[in-house]
Amino acid sequence: MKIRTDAVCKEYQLGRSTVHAVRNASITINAGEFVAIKGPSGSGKSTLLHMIGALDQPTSGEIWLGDSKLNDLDDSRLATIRRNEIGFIFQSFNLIPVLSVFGNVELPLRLQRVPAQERKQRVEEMLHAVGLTQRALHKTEELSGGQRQRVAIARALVTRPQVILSDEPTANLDSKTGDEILDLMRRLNQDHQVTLIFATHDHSIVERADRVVSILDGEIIDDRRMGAEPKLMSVG
Ligand SMILES: Nc1ncnc2c1ncn2[C@@H]1O[C@H](COP(=O)(O)OP(=O)(O)OP(=O)(O)O)[C@@H](O)[C@H]1O
Repeated sequence: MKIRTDAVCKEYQLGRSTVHAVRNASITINAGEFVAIKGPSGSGKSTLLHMIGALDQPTSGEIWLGDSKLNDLDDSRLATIRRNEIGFIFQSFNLIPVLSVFGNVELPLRLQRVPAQERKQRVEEMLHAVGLTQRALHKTEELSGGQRQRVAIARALVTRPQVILSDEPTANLDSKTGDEILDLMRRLNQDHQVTLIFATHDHSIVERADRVVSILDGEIIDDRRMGAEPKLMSVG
């Protein structure tokens, strides 16, 4: 699913002063791209990500997810898009402590009213993909940070979303676990053409991304595709 923001601005009113969290951001992200949004703390990464994910509305400008212009949709339609098209992974994981690992990953499928037998099969498949089959019946509070993050990834992917949005997915992980998680997400991105959009400070993410969008003081200051430089033609 193609994502497009057109001259998006987000302003917050703090007393008498206006915070320009995002200024005039125009960006097009193609299906299957892995994009890192990079910038210092307070530069507007999370705000931009939240607007793309239909969690927040821009003050001005347009946001398109595929053929849907988010500005025009009511709350219930936005909720449907969040539930069906987008997987969110946040640094605090947002897992439900009273549920088991299985129960956490199953929850979005329950919300989509997927029948029990299919739920079981899809959850087991996802737990296998993230290497947590042995932990299915554990409570999430019994898991390490890296394992919790893998539960959050499994929960985000089990609905087979077209887009995964993540705010600092590796922030609470040691570098080895962070790298493993990134390799896993990269594989899922390549195998299933899931679009990945990560807000991050992490060099490991920036190195792996297809494209790095740099943001400073709410403004996109650089947008570059990574990978092989175009070959110079040898003449003569
Ligand atoms: N709800 C809000 N009310 C007022 N100001 C806000 C609000 N949310 C964000 N801001 C401000 O908007 C700016 C951008 O914040 P944002 O969280 O998007 O930055 P960020 O790049 O994600 O930072 P970090 O890397 O620290 O998470 C900051 O100046 C922040 O203080």
